[in-house]
Amino acid sequence: RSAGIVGAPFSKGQSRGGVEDGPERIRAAGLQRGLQELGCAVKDYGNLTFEDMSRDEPLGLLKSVRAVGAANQKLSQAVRAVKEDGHTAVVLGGDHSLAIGSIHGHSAAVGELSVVWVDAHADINTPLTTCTGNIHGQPVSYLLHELRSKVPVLPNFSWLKPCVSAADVVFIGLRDVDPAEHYILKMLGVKTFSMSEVDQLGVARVMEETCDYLSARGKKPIHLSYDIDAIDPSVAPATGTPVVGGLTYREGVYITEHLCQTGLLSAVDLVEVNPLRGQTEEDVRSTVSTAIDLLLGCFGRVREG
Ligand SMILES: N[C@@]1(C(=O)O)CN(C[C@@H]2CCCCN2)C[C@@H]1CCC[B-](O)(O)O
Ligand SMILES: [Mn+2]
Ligand SMILES: [Mn+2]
Ligand SMILES: [Mn+2]
Repeated sequence: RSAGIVGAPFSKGQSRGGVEDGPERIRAAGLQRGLQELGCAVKDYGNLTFEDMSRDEPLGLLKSVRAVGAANQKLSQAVRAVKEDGHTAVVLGGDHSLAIGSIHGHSAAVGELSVVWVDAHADINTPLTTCTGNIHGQPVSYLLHELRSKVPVLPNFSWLKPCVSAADVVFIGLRDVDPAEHYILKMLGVKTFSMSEVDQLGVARVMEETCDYLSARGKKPIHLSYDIDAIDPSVAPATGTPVVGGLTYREGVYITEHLCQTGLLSAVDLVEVNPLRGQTEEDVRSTVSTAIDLLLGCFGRVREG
């Protein structure tokens, strides 16, 4: 295996400062060494730089549209290059709006792909259903063919074309879904495993059903988009929108171990680590350490040694 790391120190998809420090904190805690100890080759492409937008007035409710569009265009090109260099892409966030560019660039390189979205939230609001205007709550709607008519062309987004089919997406960890998002998920028949199903089925069965569901549609490369807020705040508190009742550390790692074993994992985002949202240094350490262990699980680390 080989990993191509891209840092996306981006925060304009939401309104809390600090998430732009995620990439550096994850690197500083030893991601590269951890991957190398697994026998994984690692190329670190560094952090993308995102220029400040002077005028980026809200568009209706939508905040920082131009900044989010420009950043994701850059990220798309970067992820495409990492894939064309033959690596499994590792995108370090930054807020979850960066999944727009990450998945778009991944698809530009590999064509059709499937998406496993691990998150407390569905992030599938459209520009018209969002209640907050934060684009980190909307990335999935920008990527789905079926929602093309619901996403207007926005400034700095003319480069973006939908590239994912709703039937190729699986959500795991949902526990804070807006009414409009719930409607969209039902209308499109998207496969979801909320925390209720995680409790009901257990994580092993959730992963079995996830992989059966995805492989029934052909063995497409898998894009894992992992929002650290999927993990319970008792374990990963340093994040922008924590929600109680999340995945245990063990469940979170099991998900990545299982996806690694498919051999189809082609890109992973690890987003929403926000050091400023920890109340203590231990809060930050625990959150960052969990993020690293999730990523190591993607590259073959198994707890049996
Ligand atoms: N759906 C949301 C949106 O802003 O659109 C609203 N929600 C916060 C809201 C607080 C009050 C109770 C209902 N939830 C956050 C979510 C986005 C999370 C983005 B992610 O990347 O962290 O997943
Ligand atoms: Mn998210
Ligand atoms: Mn979330
Ligand atoms: Mn968040």
